[in-house]
Amino acid sequence: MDLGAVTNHSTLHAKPSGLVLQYGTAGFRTNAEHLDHIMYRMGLLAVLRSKQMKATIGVMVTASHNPEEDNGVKLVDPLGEMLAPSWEEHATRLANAEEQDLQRVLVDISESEAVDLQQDAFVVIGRDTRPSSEKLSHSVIDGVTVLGGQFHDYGLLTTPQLHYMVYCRNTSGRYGKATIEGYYQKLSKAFVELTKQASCSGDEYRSLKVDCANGIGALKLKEMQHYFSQGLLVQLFNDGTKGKLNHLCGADFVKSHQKPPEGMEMKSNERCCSFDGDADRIVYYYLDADGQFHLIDGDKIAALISSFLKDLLLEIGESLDIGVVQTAYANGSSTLYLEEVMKVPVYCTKTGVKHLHHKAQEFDIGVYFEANGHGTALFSKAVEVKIKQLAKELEDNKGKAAKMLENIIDLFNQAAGDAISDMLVIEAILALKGLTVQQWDALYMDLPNRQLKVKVADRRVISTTDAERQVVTPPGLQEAISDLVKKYKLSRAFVRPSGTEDVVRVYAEADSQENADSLAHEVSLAVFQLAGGIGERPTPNF
Ligand SMILES: CC(=O)N[C@H]1[C@@H](OP(=O)(O)O)O[C@H](CO)[C@@H](O)[C@@H]1O
Ligand SMILES: [Mg+2]
Repeated sequence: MDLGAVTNHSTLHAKPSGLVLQYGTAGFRTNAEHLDHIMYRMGLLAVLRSKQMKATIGVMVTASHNPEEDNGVKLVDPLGEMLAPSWEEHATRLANAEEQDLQRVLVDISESEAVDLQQDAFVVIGRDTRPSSEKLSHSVIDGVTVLGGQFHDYGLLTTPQLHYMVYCRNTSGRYGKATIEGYYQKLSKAFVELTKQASCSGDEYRSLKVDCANGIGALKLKEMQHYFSQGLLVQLFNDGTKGKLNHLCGADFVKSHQKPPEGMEMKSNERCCSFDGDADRIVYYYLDADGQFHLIDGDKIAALISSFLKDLLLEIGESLDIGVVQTAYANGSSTLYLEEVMKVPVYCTKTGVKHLHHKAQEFDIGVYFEANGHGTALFSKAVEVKIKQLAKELEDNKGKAAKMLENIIDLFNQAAGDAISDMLVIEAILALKGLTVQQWDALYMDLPNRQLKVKVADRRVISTTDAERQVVTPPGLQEAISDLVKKYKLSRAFVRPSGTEDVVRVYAEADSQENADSLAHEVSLAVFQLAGGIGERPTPNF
């Protein structure tokens, strides 16, 4: 490995002076103009990680739901999961090293992680549709090749497709073929099999409107739709031909503004959904007969999926251990419904899919979703083998249920939350159960809630515990929040520093929208006063 070349080459990818970035909840993210050196360095780091793990590592160039001018990068570990936390620290250190220190930092990382430098390295790269992504992905490739790593550039991919490719490559193709056709075929085959079993295949279940956030999801759905068109017709909006990425559309916009995206023609009671900019999140919604908007978020998706899986297991006669994993942002009604009505255990982790994914791996079947629509279901290897066996052995209704489960397992992306895969799972379940979007929505009523952001001088002054539901520092803030919460009914509130934006996030829910709004505003003021707010004091106008 020629470390000298690293420094010579790094001058081509100069670090802007004074810029300090951190590997956050979803890698590095900032304005695309400041990211060239980060991409190069993440190429270098991916090679070290690949050598250490003796496996293929993924690098995805995307900034998901951020504005089009931003970009970002994250590394994908061998089984398609997010990068291990100790390597996130290496990533931050490498990203912020001065050019003359790069070699030393690389040597330090290699030594502390016992990286065998003689080992081969292989890195796969994917990128979203941002104008800056292509050039930035070439900088990643520069980093990979300067350390002698081999690579495959998949070009345009959704984030979960890159996770899938990494997983396939590191499981010798047992999970699926590591090609875009392999992905389309695996998912579509499972979906078409499932929908064939649906007795109600009326038109209502066959068509869906999809807002693609003007992002990569549109390209990939266009390529894929003929593979599954037997079971579902999709009508694409915000497909990137006119609008700007994530601008007034996409899953993040719909979830946070609780209103329909621009550019979508909605008729009452039609099922619609939105992807985010890199197609790893999905939310559903519809307009009722009075034209009122109803959002069906990640929590209700988790409820639909876990109730379907539970029913199938009951039919097959297998008692497997199902767990649902949420974050503090999960609506209180969803947690109550899952625990009290469905009788499934619910666990809360810190924000960020790596935490949810990790927890979900503890169960035979782990369903995890963030309220914003990022999630999937994980099945243990033993369960997968058992269900395949039962699908062959069992007959009649039990056999049918086992085959459904076998196909559902294939339909879920086991590496990461995936808008396309989740969309097909949801569509299959609705068709199989004969549920309309309104019936699905009626599983439970969301508690009114409000999310706000507060700007502070240094958001790191806020530290939390209990899966981010309680503040530890600064002193007095938790007491203030607890006192405010007591003023309202069915209320809950918490604050945490964001891992992707320079803000403190505030969440509140209560018995009415007015009360949720007031509580969120009062908590924002407490944060502003006790955690060093900057700029204007929060106002109650949202
Ligand atoms: C409240 C919220 O939606 N937070 C999002 C957001 O994280 P923050 O750490 O809250 O900025 O971006 C993450 C990455 O996309 C996503 O996993 C998470 O759910
Ligand atoms: Mg995303």
